[in-house]
Amino acid sequence: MTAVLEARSLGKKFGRHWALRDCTIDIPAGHVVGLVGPNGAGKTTLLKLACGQLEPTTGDVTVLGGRPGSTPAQLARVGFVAQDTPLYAGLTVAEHLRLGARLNPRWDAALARERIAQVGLVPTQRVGKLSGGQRAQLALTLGLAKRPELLILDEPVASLDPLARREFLQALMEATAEHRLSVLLSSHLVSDLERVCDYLIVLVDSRVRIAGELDRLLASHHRLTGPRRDPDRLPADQHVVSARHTERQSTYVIRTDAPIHDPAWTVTALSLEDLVLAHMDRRPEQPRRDVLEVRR
Ligand SMILES: Nc1ncnc2c1ncn2[C@@H]1O[C@H](COP(=O)(O)OP(=O)(O)OP(=O)(O)O)[C@@H](O)[C@H]1O
Repeated sequence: MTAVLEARSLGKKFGRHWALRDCTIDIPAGHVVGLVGPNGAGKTTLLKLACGQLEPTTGDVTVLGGRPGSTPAQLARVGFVAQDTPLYAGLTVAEHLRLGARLNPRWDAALARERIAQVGLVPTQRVGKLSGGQRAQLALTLGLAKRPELLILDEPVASLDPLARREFLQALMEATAEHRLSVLLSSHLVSDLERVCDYLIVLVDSRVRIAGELDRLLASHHRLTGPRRDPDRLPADQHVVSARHTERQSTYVIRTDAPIHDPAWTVTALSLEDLVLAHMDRRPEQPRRDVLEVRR
């Protein structure tokens, strides 16, 4: 399957500060990709590089086989809903839909109309008078009705109420199944991501910490709990993601593809939230391997 996004040593510097660095990823088509990480980790920067709103400082990025934003055809294939949902305050909801129809060759007018009615937006209402959540709903409708091959969403559901969030995520999943849409979305709401994502990218301190199919990542991460043990005494193929010790007990989150035979450990599976939090822990690395230690 072709990649929707390929980044090679991609980096972006603002002044002297790297917002994103050494980012090398291949995202296969047909996935709903969750992009997570702490505030300021570089998520928006990566999304803006992917849709051509920013130029890389280093490396390159290819989206659907082309340079982001390079041609009208390329622009038509990628939808982007920015975090601040930029819309025209003086235009009505209906005028936004007409604009969408004029600007987008693959525009799905029926989908746009139906969705507007479904989320309770009034076509004659001026956008400047909508609530933050209603504006987000309109922006998301414009993104879906464009019928892109890749839809990039920067924190799309943050301002939606819980029911609207669930409804939107459901619509996203249906669109991916029916229209071969790929989705790349950033969110801090890990429980929402758990519902829709099948591919995960964790960014920490401007770098990709992990990226891959969610099932595989969950299958290769484990929590080990048992008598206190230093990381030096773990097998070399168990990569420590995070560690927590009390006087008598150690709890590790490790990544390994090998079976864990040591009877001293109680081994448990991780939820998506556990996995994300273990990788987001930014405490200084320990000398041996990739240890992030939390002492109590
Ligand atoms: N236009 C800009 N000029 C200068 N610095 C910027 C600019 N845009 C982003 N940055 C910096 O780059 C870093 C990454 O920002 P980015 O917006 O990509 O983070 P993020 O992961 O999306 O954060 P959040 O979760 O808070 O939205 C931050 O330190 C930010 O201050």
